[in-house]
Amino acid sequence: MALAGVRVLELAGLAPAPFCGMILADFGAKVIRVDKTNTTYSTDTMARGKRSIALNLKSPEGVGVLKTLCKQSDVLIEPFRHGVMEGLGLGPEVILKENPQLVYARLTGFGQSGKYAKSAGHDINYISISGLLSRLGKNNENPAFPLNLLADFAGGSYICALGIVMSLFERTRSGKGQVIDSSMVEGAAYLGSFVWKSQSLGLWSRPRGENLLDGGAPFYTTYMTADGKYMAVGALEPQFYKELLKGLDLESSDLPNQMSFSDWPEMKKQFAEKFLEKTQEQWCQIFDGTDACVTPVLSFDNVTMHEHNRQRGSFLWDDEGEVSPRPAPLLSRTPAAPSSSRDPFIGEHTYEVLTEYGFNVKEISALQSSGVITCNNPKSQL
Ligand SMILES: CCCCCCCCCCCC[C@H](C)C(=O)SCCNC(=O)CCNC(=O)[C@H](O)C(C)(C)COP(=O)(O)OP(=O)(O)OC[C@H]1O[C@@H](n2cnc3c(N)ncnc32)[C@H](O)[C@@H]1OP(=O)(O)O
Repeated sequence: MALAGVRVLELAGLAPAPFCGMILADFGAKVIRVDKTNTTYSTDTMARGKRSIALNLKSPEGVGVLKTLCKQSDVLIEPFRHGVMEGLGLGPEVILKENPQLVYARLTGFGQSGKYAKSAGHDINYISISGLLSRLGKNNENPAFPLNLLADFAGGSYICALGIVMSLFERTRSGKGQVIDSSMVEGAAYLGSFVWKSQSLGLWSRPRGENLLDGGAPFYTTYMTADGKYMAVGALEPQFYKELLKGLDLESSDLPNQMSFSDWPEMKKQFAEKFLEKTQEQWCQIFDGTDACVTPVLSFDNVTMHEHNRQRGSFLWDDEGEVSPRPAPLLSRTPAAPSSSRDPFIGEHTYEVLTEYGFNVKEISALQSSGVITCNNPKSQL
């Protein structure tokens, strides 16, 4: 796998850092999640392929253990607000002095500086500060947010993973690690570069929800079908729009010009009435195999059964029967090979990992009896 041999320490956090760690693990990195000792239940639902050690970082010995692990690792991912790592004596100046080759990834909402650096927040706050939230949603309604996907995972996990991979690549030339200040506000804003840079084309000159790509256009939106399901329509280019009209059995001569903004609301009503005439399945029969850019809006219940997804094997099942998306992208020689085993229990691998990193039995039992680490026996949890 592409990241085979890369050793990653992921300090346990909420959603973004876990997904970042899971991406690295899916592509072959050895990821160790560092959990607190006083918790038994992990909220990390993206622990695929990771091992867990439970370590009390509030004790000097725990800090010492993490330093030892950092000395032998390639990447550290920390998900706390600015100042927490410094407070623990684990800031980048300290850690990189001991291992100058380490890639020290700081995955936060607001970044390491600025007015909000020490403030709590979540995805919705980060996309609001990025400006993106103001562009999402329907006209005359409050801004709508796409779950917690934009900042947490796209602008957070993915951008941070990219930073890590770029730093590892650069390290092959310089031999040096570096600090990654991965702010979800900036990650999300950066993802929005198209929106920023296409303003000159007039793509966003109308109020929210009235533009070409924000649900304003009748040929770039969703429609309900006769059976209460939905179709997604993305027929932007004139030749694809023509195919859409053909499938809907509408004549372009009976409709205003495709790009007549002022007529869009009326055209939408006409299209909506048409889509209500048939079921989702019937529309698929009409549009599949055409260039009309019309596809069914699939629910999680039927997405894995869709022919296209089945043909590509786009979803996978783990040993416990849980389904999830296959890691993307597909690499031709070194594709991801995600683990199909169950997620680790907190502290399940403490003993194994510490042994691997050079601690002897005596040292491990001393750490355990003083409460610096906990070693959980999985058998007792099954
Ligand atoms: C009913 C609700 C149930 C909830 C279940 C959860 C289910 C999952 C839901 C996922 C929702 C996802 C939502 C939408 C998101 O947007 S997640 C993104 C959140 N934001 C970030 O990750 C950005 C960076 N992080 C942060 O800003 C903050 O960590 C936070 C998210 C606001 C949380 O703040 P807070 O809990 O006060 O933590 P922090 O200030 O970061 O400090 C962490 C404290 O924990 C300590 N700690 C850490 N590891 C260890 C350890 N191994 N041993 C001992 N202590 C440990 C740190 O030392 C620090 O302690 P202290 O400085 O507070 O004393």
